[in-house]
Amino acid sequence: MSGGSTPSSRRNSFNSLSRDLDLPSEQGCLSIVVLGASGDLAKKKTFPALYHLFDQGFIQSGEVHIFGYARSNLSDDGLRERIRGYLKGDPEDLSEFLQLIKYVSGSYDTGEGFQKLNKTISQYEASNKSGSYRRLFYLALPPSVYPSVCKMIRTYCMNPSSHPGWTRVIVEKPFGKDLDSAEELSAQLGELFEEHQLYRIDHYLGKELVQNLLVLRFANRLFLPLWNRDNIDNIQIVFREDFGTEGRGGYFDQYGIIRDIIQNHLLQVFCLVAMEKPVSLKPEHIRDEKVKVLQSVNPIKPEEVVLGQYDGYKDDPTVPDDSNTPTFASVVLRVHNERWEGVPFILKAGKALSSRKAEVRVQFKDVPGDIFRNKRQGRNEFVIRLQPSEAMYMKLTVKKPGLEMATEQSELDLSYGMRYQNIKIPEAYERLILDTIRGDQQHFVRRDELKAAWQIFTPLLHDIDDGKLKALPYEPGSRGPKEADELSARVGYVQTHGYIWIPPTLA
Ligand SMILES: NC(=O)C1=CN([C@@H]2O[C@H](COP(=O)(O)OP(=O)(O)OC[C@H]3O[C@@H](n4cnc5c(N)ncnc54)[C@H](OP(=O)(O)O)[C@@H]3O)[C@@H](O)[C@H]2O)C=CC1
Ligand SMILES: O=C1O[C@H](COP(=O)(O)O)[C@@H](O)[C@H](O)[C@H]1O
Repeated sequence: MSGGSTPSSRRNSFNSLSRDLDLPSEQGCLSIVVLGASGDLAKKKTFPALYHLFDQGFIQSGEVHIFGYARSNLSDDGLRERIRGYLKGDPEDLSEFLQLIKYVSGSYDTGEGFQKLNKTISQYEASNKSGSYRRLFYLALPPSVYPSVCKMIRTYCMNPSSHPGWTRVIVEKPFGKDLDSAEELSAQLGELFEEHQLYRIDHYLGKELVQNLLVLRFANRLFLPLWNRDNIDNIQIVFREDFGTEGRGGYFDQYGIIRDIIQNHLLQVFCLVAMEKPVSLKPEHIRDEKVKVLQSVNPIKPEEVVLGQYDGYKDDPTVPDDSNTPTFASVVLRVHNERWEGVPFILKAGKALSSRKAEVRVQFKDVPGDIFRNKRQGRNEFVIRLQPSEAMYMKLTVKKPGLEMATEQSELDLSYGMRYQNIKIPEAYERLILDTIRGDQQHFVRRDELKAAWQIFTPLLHDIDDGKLKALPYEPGSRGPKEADELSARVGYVQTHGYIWIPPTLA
C-alpha cells in the first residue's frame, strides 16, 4: 500500500472527520455500481479514483464490491483488462482491486438488465451479514439517459427498506442546457430520489486549492478585513486549455465553453470566493451561502461579454459549418451586495489557447497617497493557482535589495511542490467519491444552487444560440480574442508589465 499511513489509520482520520460533521461512522457492505463502465470517463477517472481509495485503505476487500454496468457484451475479465492500463500501482494491489470488480451487461431503459444487476448485488450482500447495506450508483453516462436509468435504479435496485443502509446516486454534468431543461431534469430526478440521495458532481469542487478557498478566507485574520469592495479592485477566475476540442467537437458544439466550463466549474469557484461566511461547515450551511451569492448576481450585460471561436474548430466533420459555438468566453459578473458592489468578477475560459492553467487572481486597488510611485511596479495581487503546479502567491512591492532606495515587485510564494514535497495531492474524483460514501454533500451542487446558476447564464446562452451575439475568430495557440484583454482593462484590471519569475517548481 502507498501513501505513508496504514489503511486503519486512514480509516480513523476518516471517521474523526465524520464525527465533526455529525456523519455516522458506518460499516458493512458497500456496493459501488459504475453505470457506463465501458466508457471514457469510467476508465479514465472513475475506476482510477476507486483504485486510489482502495490503495489507501478507504475502501477495503471484504467490505466493498464494485459492479460495472453497460450495454457492451463484456466478461468480468474483459472489463478488468479495459481498465488495467489506466491504473498505476503495485501489481499485487492492482490484482486484488481488479478481483473486486464484476461486470453486468444490460440496456439503460429496460428492466431486465437492472433486475440482473440487483440480483448480483443482493447475492454479494447476502454473503456479508454484518452492518448496513450501502449502494452507491455512479452515472458515468450521457445525461440523456439519466431519467430512464434513475427510474430503473428506483424500481429495481434500491437497498431494500428492511435493511439498514442507504442508496446514493452520483450524477455528472451537464445538468441540462438552460434553466428550463435543468429544471425539468431536476424534477424528473426529484420524483425518484430525495435531495440527500443525489450527488451532483462538479469535479472542480474536489480540487485541492478549490477546497482550500474556504479555509483561506475564513481561517485567516489577514484576509477578513481586506476581502471586499474597499480594497479589491477586480477578481479574475480563469481557465485556459492549450488543446482544442479534439474528437469531442460534436458533443462540444451543442454546449460551448460557457456550459462546459463557466456555468459550472468557474461559477463554483466564484461562489467560494464571493460568498459570506457560513454558519458552520455543515453542507447545508455552506450551500445556503452559495445560493445567496448566486442570487445576488446582476443580469449579465452583453457589452461585458467577449466570445471567441478558434480557427480550425469547424474543420471537425462533426461540427456544423455555420457553428457560432464559443470555444472562448470572457464574462463579467457583478454582485449586488454590500461586500462586492462595483467589483467586477471576470470569468474567462478558453480552449486551444497558448497555455494550460486555472487560477483565481485577486487584484487589489492602488495605494492611496502613494509616495513610492508604485503604479509603475504594479498592484498587489493574490493569485491562487488551481493547476498546474498548485500554488498561492501574493505579488508585493518591496525594496529592491541594494544600496539604492528603489522598489520592485516580488512575491510571497507558497508553491505546493516545494512546501509539501512528499505529499501526494489526491485527484478530485477520489475525494468526491469518498465524500459520497461518507454522506458529505458539502462539495456537491444542490438543486436550488443549480437553478440559480442557470438563471444567471440562460439569457446570455439563448442570445448566443439565437445568433444575437457572435463569436470572434482567434488563432489557436494565442491568448484568445484581443477584445477579451480590452474588456478586462475596461472594467479595471491593470496588467503588470515586466514581472516574470520562474520558481523552481515551474522551471
Ligand atoms: N509560485 C509560483 O508558481 C509563482 C509563479 N510566478 C510566475 O511569474 C510569472 C508572472 O506571474 P503573474 O504576473 O502572476 O502571471 P502572468 O504573467 O501569467 O499573468 C499576469 C496577468 O496578466 C494577464 N496577461 C498576460 N498577458 C496579457 C496580455 N497580453 N494582455 C492582457 N493581460 C495579460 C494574465 O491574464 P490571463 O490569465 O488571461 O493569462 C494575468 O491576469 C508567471 O510565469 C508566474 O507563473 C510568480 C510568482 C509565484
Ligand atoms: O469538465 C470539463 O473539464 C475538463 C477540464 O478539467 P481539468 O480538471 O483538466 O481542468 C475540460 O477539458 C472539459 O472540456 C470539460 O468538460
